[in-house]
Amino acid sequence: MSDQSSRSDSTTRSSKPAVAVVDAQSPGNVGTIARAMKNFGFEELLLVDPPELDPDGDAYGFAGHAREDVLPNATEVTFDEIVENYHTVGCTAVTNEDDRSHVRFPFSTPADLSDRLSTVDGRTALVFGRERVGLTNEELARIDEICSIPANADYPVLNLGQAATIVLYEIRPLTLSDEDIQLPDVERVRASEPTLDRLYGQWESLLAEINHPEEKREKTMRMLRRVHGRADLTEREVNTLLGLVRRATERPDQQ
Ligand SMILES: C[S@@+](CC[C@H](N)C(=O)[O-])C[C@H]1O[C@@H](n2cnc3c(N)ncnc32)[C@H](O)[C@@H]1O
Repeated sequence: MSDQSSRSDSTTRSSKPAVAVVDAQSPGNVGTIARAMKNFGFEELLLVDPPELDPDGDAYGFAGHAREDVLPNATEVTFDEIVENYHTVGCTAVTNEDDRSHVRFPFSTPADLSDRLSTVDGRTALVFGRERVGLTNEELARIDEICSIPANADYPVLNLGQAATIVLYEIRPLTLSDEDIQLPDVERVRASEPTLDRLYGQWESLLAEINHPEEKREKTMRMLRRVHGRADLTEREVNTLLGLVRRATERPDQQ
């Protein structure tokens, strides 16, 4: 781990938001956050008063592949350096007891953050607090904006590592493109209309074959279309259903 003053030019680092963790007590939480950062494309980890990060301990144990880069490249900084050098987003639970003039107001949800942060000029840091007491009111008062994960009002306080994972997941559009994520293109495998029409035709044949009452057929067909429409079936699924309905339509002596 390096300290910020030893970096020759910290301003040339990635424009992706940095993640700052203030005075974490549990090395495992630091490792969990490093891992989530790698999962969602974040690189710059800033640690204020970090715990001992033993290469054989929980931080590296929990970090997964982030043990190769995010965690060893983490920078030790002071809280002052963060507020001086970054647009800061303080992540904190908001409780019913906080009145609206409290330092936790106004706040945005992680889902709202990514659009707005994309327009911020300069570097941004998401700031997470201590396991036991979070960020102090004095620290929150020095932070530019607040982000809170909506959760059960009876118990809105998440574990530090889990809170960071949720925030980073929600704002991943800032760090990952669709190409980076590389999920299969769902559009391409969705069943085509002609295939679905063949299935509907086969359902009509089955209704006739089982002598489903004429006056009910139109309504039954509409219901089947709705069910299939909501199911968002793939080409392969429709073809399998088509085969089954066709077999059911054929009389035993034709099979
Ligand atoms: C275990 S919590 C701290 C609990 C502390 N009693 C408090 O109320 O802040 C550790 C850190 O996780 C993050 N966190 C926990 N719940 C959160 C929530 N609902 N929204 C945003 N961040 C949260 C905050 O950064 C918090 O400082």
